[in-house]
Amino acid sequence: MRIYEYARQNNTTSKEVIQQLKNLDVDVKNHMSTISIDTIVELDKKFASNGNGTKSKPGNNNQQISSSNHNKNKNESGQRMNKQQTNKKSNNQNQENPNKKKASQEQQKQANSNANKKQVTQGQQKQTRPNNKQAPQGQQKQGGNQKRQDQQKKKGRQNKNQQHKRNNRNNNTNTAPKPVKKTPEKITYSETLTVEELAAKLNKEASEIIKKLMFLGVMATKNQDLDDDAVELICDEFGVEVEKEIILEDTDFDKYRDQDDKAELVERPAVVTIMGHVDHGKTTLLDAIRHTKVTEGEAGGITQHIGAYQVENDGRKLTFLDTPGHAAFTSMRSRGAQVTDIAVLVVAADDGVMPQTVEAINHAKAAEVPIIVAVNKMDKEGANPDRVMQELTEYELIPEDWGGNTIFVNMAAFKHEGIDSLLEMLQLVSEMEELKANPKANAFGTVIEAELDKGRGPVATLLVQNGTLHVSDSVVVGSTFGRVRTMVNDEGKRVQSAEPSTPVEITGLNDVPQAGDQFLVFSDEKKSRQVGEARQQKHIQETRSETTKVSVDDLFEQIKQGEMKEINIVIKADVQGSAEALASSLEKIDVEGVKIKIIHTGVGAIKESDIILASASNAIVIGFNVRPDVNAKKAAETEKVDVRPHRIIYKVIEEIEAAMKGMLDPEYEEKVIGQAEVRETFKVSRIGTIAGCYVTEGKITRDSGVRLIREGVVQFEGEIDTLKRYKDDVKEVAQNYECGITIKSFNDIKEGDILEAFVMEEIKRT
Ligand SMILES: Nc1nc2c(ncn2[C@@H]2O[C@H](COP(=O)(O)OP(=O)(O)OP(=O)(O)O)[C@@H](O)[C@H]2O)c(=O)[nH]1
Repeated sequence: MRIYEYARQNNTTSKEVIQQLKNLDVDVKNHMSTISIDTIVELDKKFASNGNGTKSKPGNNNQQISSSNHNKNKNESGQRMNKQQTNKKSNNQNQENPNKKKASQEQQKQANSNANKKQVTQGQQKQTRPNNKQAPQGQQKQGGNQKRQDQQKKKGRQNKNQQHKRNNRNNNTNTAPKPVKKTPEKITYSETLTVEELAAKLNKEASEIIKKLMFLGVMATKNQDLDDDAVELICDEFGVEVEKEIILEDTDFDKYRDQDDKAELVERPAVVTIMGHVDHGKTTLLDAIRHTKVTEGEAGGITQHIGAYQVENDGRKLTFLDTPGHAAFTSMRSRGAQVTDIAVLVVAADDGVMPQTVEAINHAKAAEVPIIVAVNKMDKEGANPDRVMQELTEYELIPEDWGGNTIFVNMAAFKHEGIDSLLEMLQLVSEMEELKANPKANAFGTVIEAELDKGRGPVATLLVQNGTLHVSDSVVVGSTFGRVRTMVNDEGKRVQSAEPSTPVEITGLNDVPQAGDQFLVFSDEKKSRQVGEARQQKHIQETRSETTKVSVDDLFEQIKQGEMKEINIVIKADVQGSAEALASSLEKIDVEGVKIKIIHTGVGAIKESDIILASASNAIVIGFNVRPDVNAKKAAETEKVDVRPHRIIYKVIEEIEAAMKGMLDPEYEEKVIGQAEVRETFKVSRIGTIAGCYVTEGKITRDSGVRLIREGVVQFEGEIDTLKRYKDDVKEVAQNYECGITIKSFNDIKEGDILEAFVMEEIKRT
């Protein structure tokens, strides 16, 4: 469980929880840090004994961590585990630091002290939350004799176990001997256990477990799932050691990441994000910082936009994410990636705190990332830095001069003034963060941005967060994978390796990953491919189950429910001209708030690939004078893609427009009832062309409509004139029978043509 979740459930603030954790000597980084069940039990006690107004809400801790949370937890754990080992700080260090900014350092350090410690183990990531609140309370009743350390727990349990065995023996001497099943010394389980399952594992009756639970204040039935705490408590009661097996999925990076050896950790540059209100000068500042490097760096250092860049200040590096604004920052965080170490909040001195300034503050605070305020546009008339400071006090950003601990730097990014001070301050905060990584590990990090380049294929900017990335490394990136083919740094130079906090642009992936995706290098190429393919498969399944397919019939419903703002359409037509005409007409359809997006147009029969494309992008397929081939038909059925065959442009427009407006006439629907293959043709002067056919599918009826299809393209649509078996007129001819067909006013029938019979059928709507 994460700290903020605990805080929310207990009606308190993350800060308060972090404080309590501090008192408990549990080191955590921030509100996103996960805490173990044991810690939660301790916290519950703390809050209960404090009686400080925070109410533990019984039953509120019920929920088990959702799977998406799991993923997030897991995603973050990698980064956090590094910190776990590295970020223990020595308080003395600050005093020893002769830096002139000592005071500010101390303040900043204090402010961020929570942000540098961490205790997370892989195991804890998968732990479930207590199903009830009583269990921890019950544990309190036991006298709080449970120590945090597993070792001790184990010992305690073993003692109890022995005691329990002794009791058993004593009992046995006093009463008639009964066959008693032996209580195991240890049980293991993975997901959850019901009362009955636990009883079976313990060789007990379910009623015995229920009784124990009652003593602990929990009413349970035998089919009820027990949470980890309850399982632990019950086992403890019986003196049985219990172990929960953590099953990491094969697709989890955590499964393949080694713990870093402390001795191998070295300092790494801080990763900085620039945030602030629109037009306050984020881009100008980023340019100005980059420019510092170009002018001071070696010749030819022309920076190239790869989504992030590094500058060197006093021989030390800083990494800047080159996407100003908090949108990128938040979208990455929402994907579980925390790449930013320090946030620079740009506030224009003449404009002051604006809505996006506040948003940016909130985002940085939520991520517990230290903030440095850059008061920009100081050259402007009307610049009023005091006002900015004043306004920011409302958001707990209080300058050092006023007794706070926030660093403010006045600047004019436009004139490159104040850049050095800002870099110096960033360096200072970075030092205090004691950011470390292990350059010897297999590289791990996050995708900053990615795109499909026409010439080079998928191109991704990766920020290495741990380890060193090398050319030709086998890497899994999000749900894509490959081998690093080329690697280019922020100066556009080819490099062979990239150390922690370095952004590099790589090629060689099999697909385009998403910004915020994490990557991991594998020493074993085979394993890399295996994990990559598994993740790709998982991703496909996840997106499939997430998206409901669009069909023309329920278009209006989906639009109404606000599910669709864009309708994706794939057009296949007999000729390019019709495809284009149809596309442009469809794009002109104007229904409030909803747009048509043609994602693909093509000429020829509807192929399986068209269906797959439509399925992947949740699109409708319109076949204009063309039909789906056999594979496409099958695919459309399995993928549940709506394929709409049409012959007249305005009808298509009408149908889609009507569907969009919810006016789709649902009364009749065309239904193809059968298909016949033309095997021979006979020209009879009085009658015209008779097609000697073989019914390959369904049936052909005398009164059905007929379509002549040649190589997947509809050549003609009309009515059947005569339908004969030998010399007799018949009403219908079934599959696998031969027949003779003539079409009303149409004679251009050739061997190999397909005749498709259809009827208009009333459809029942629900
Ligand atoms: N006078 C003055 N103008 C500045 C300064 N910094 C930026 N500007 C101007 O302010 C305007 C906005 O700057 P940007 O850097 O584009 O601001 P931004 O925050 O990146 O804006 P968005 O990208 O739209 O969010 C531009 O016209 C800059 O030239 C400065 O220090 N002094």
